[in-house]
Amino acid sequence: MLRQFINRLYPNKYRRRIGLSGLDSCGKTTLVHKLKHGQVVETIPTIGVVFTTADLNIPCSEGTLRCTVWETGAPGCSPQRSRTTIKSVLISSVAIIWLVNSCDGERLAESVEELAYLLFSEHDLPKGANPLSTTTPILILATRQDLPHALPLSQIQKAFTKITSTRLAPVFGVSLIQEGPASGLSDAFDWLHAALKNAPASASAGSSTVLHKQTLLLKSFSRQFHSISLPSWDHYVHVRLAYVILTTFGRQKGKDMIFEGIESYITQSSQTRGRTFHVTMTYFWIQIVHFGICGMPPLSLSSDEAIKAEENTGDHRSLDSTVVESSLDLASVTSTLSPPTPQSEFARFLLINPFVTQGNLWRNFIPRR
Ligand SMILES: Nc1nc2c(ncn2[C@@H]2O[C@H](COP(=O)(O)OP(=O)(O)OP(=O)(O)O)[C@@H](O)[C@H]2O)c(=O)[nH]1
Ligand SMILES: [Mg+2]
Repeated sequence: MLRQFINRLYPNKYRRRIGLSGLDSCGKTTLVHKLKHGQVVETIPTIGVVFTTADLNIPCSEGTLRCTVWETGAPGCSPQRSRTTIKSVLISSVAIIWLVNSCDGERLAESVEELAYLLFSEHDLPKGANPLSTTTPILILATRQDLPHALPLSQIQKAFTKITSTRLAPVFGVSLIQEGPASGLSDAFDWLHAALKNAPASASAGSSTVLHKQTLLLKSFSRQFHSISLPSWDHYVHVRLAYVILTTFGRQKGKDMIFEGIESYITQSSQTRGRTFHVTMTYFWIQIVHFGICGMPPLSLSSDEAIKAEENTGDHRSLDSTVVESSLDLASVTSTLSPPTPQSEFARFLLINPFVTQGNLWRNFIPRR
């Protein structure tokens, strides 16, 4: 309420600065026009302009992303002075949107290099400025996915992985000339909205408060599973269950525990009446969650935080090696689940692996006739 009132009086008070950049002709100006006016306009190359700003209200599934976008000129083409200025603005943004032209395979490596310059080079930082925080979300949009000669998204993702593996930086394929869901923009901005909402928590994921909160949540989740009283039995719950078991017990042991646990929950719970246990589907999701966990970048902890984490995790190692060896009964094991380490924060897992939230992901793996 108060926020709405302040928004009316000072429309720019809660706007966050988001940097928008990429090589020339990747669609920067087109994107800003589309987000601001909802339509595609003819653009001319932006030459010699260091920044253009636009206040945007981007609708997302869970609210509106209110921001001021700072669109840069193509950084690689700017003289060094403007390149440094561009960098100083980008590194102080709350998030960065990086555009890459999917049809320009020859310059893909250049785009990756330019983003790496932004992320890693420290020699030309303005006095007193810090490098870009590792928790700043970076949304990479591969534009022109509507065109037949566009590179496959997987190839673009692979090219960026080597510099983004330790960050929140997924690549979304988009088409800026298409409308609605076909453009791919709503998924991308839903992710960015969620990432910004969760960023403070992820940034301080090592702090004992956040750890404590996670511990409570996880314990109550395990208890509900044990007593067949989860609030719902949906895709989200399945993914979370798989995540909790696999991060605690590893794939080998965790896999059998998930199979047994889900099957037994389905036979006992009234929520699952009419449902049957599906071996292939369960196996598919175990693999997907497992790959997501394997690709999680490590979170570095200060020594203080590491000690706290150690204290909170209690006898995590003994649980891993003894309890599970003697029993594969998921219900009893989850009731004794130790608190998660900061690395196992579920929200962070979802942000880094947004594809796990798509319940119909399996359809992509059915061979086309
Ligand atoms: N088909 C298709 N065309 C696109 C897409 N994105 C951008 N374009 C076209 O690409 C051209 C360049 O887009 P701009 O928005 O001017 O690119 P820019 O990054 O601002 O380029 P500079 O100002 O030169 O740095 C325009 O003709 C756009 O219509 C897309 O997703 N699909
Ligand atoms: Mg432009």
